Amino acid sequence: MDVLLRRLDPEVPVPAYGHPGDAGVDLVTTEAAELAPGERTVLPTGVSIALPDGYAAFVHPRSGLAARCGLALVNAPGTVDAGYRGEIKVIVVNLDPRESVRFERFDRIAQLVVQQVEKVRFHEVAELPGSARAEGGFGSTGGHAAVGGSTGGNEYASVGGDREGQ
Ligand SMILES: O=c1ccn([C@H]2C[C@H](O)[C@@H](COP(=O)(O)OP(=O)(O)OP(=O)(O)O)O2)c(=O)[nH]1
Ligand SMILES: [Mg+2]
Repeated sequence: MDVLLRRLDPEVPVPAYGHPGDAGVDLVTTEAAELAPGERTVLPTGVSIALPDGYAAFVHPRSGLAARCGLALVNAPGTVDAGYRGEIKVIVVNLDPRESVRFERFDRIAQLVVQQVEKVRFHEVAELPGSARAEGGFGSTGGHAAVGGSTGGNEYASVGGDREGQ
C-alpha cells in the first residue's frame, strides 16, 4: 500500500522495512536526549503521514531497547489516527532503576506498524448473548506471576501456579 509521508527534517531518513516480512518500520528521534532512571519524554520523529481512512498506525516499542536499556513507551502502542497530519511523536520512559539512557539524533527508538482497523456501529441492547468466558477476566484462568512477595530466590516470578479455583 502506498502512503504519503512528509519529512519535517530534511535529513531524516524515510522509514523503511529492515527485512522482507517485517511488520514495522523503525522510527528515529530527530533530537538527542538523555533520560534518567524513571524519566519520560516526548521524542520527535521528523515525519508525518497521511493514512487512508480505515487504517491506523501503531507506535510500538523496539524489543532490543526494552531488553538492553529498559526503555518503554508510556502509551504502547501509540495510536496514529488516519486523519492525523502532525509529526509522529514517541513517548518514552526509562524503566531502568539505575542507568540513564541516551539517544543521539537519528537513533532508532520505536517502530511503526500500519494496520487496517474496523469501524463499528454500536447497537445498545439490554442483554448480551452468552459465551463460554461470560464475565470471567483479569486472571480468571489462573497461572499468574507471584506478586508482592519473595520468589524464593528464583530470578523469575512464578508463573506456573494455578492458585485460583482450587
Ligand atoms: O504515540 C503516539 C500517539 C499518538 N500520536 C498522535 C497521533 C494521534 O492521531 C494523535 C492523538 O493520539 P491519541 O488519540 O492517542 O491521544 P489523545 O490524548 O486521545 O489526543 P486527542 O484528543 O488529540 O485524540 O497523537 C503520536 O504522534 N504518537
Ligand atoms: Mg484520541
